[in-house]
Amino acid sequence: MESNPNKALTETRFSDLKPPLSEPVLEALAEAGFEFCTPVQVATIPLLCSYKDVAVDAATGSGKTLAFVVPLVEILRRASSARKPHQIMGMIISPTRELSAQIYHVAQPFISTLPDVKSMLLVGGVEVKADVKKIEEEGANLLIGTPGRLYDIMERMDVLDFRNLVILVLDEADRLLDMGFQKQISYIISRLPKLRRTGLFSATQTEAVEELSKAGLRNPVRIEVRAESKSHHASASSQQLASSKTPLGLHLEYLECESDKKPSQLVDLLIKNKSKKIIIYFMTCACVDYWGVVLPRLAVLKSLSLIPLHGKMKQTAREKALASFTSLSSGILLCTDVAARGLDIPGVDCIVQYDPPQDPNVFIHRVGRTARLGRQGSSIVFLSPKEEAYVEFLRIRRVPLQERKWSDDASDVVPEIRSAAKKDRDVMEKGLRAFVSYIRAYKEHHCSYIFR
Ligand SMILES: Nc1ncnc2c1ncn2[C@@H]1O[C@H](COP(=O)(O)OP(=O)(O)OP(=O)(O)O)[C@@H](O)[C@H]1O
Repeated sequence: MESNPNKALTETRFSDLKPPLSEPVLEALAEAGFEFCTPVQVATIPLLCSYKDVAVDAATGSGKTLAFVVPLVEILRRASSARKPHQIMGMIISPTRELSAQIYHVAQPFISTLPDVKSMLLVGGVEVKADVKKIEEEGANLLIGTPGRLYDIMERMDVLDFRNLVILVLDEADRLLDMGFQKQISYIISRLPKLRRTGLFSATQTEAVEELSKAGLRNPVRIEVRAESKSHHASASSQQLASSKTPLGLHLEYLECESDKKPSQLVDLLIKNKSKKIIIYFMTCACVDYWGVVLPRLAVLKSLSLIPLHGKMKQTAREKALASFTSLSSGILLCTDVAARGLDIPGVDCIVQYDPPQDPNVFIHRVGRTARLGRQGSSIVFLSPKEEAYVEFLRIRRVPLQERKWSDDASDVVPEIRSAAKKDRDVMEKGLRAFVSYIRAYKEHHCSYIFR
């Protein structure tokens, strides 16, 4: 039998799984080019399909989405009787609009194998009344969305019947909680039947997730799949704890850098990586706006595509930004943590963290936008000398950071950055706003950036 060359995959085919997957699902998998399972899929799909609750902790880019979409579709297929238009059979909750939309699209080919199941994407940024009208007119059996909008819809629409719901999936569970959605999640769970399957997925576990898993899951099987150091064979009981919190193909670096030197080091890095596809994370929306104006003004970066994305942009602009960046083979996304989680953007080579995140879990999710499913990628975080403890902190959490050499060429671009930033009032104001929002963020988090 021919074995697969991709180290991120196991030797187990989807068609080998027990209990067996249905023909239409196997066909949809084959059509999409998925033949071998990833370790998290081998571990999770049979359990959910055998009606076990699961709490899954697996590295970024390890294929968690299919690990819940496939069993969800199988469970819906087996759930009895003709569906009524407003009978909700399943729900998938994720923290951001972009991630919910991505899950919705990944799920479509599988859901369409269930002719009588209507799925609906429910996220903020569009009029809630429009969603209500659409559900009233078209009906819905599977809801995929963000907690705020799902909560809103559940409160407004008595017509929705949750009594027959068979499966609930909580994706990026820790983020759902630390974005302050606890109330909405509790409300949603309280409206669902207790006799259901629940899957809780994340690349990072926290105490709050533990609490949620106690409240929302029944005797869950815990699945922890980490990047392995030697063998890529994952056994069927692949609940192994292996070496790294981050994917194997990911090279992690930090650059020690005073704040006033960060702009020139950033520009130097971009000049030297012009053909790459890069995501740069900033701490605030205002900073993204500022750099979104300044960087394109630099003659040295003229040929590059630079795309800003943050949560204060209009929803349509957010969607457009993500779609443009996705379609590029090289270019730069300037963003906040709105794009830190779950997004599966093809071909990202490098992650730059201009500002380190407060929360070490966010670090893992940000760098996880590259080196997905066995591919290579690199990442760099700028740290001030005062933030040295950050490195040790991450090492303890099995995230090995290497020091990167300082670039002396960077000083050449300083005058150009200065003049680009001083060119007109608009840019100066954006810069000022960015500065003020930095200070505010610092105060709000009482921070030094160093993890508490
Ligand atoms: N069995 C498979 N064979 C080939 N490719 C796969 C398989 N499973 C998933 N993939 C691909 O791997 C990529 C990563 O999958 P996915 O987005 O589900 O990762 P994830 O574990 O949810 O990551 P994150 O923690 O960042 O959300 C996707 O592009 C997906 O299409």
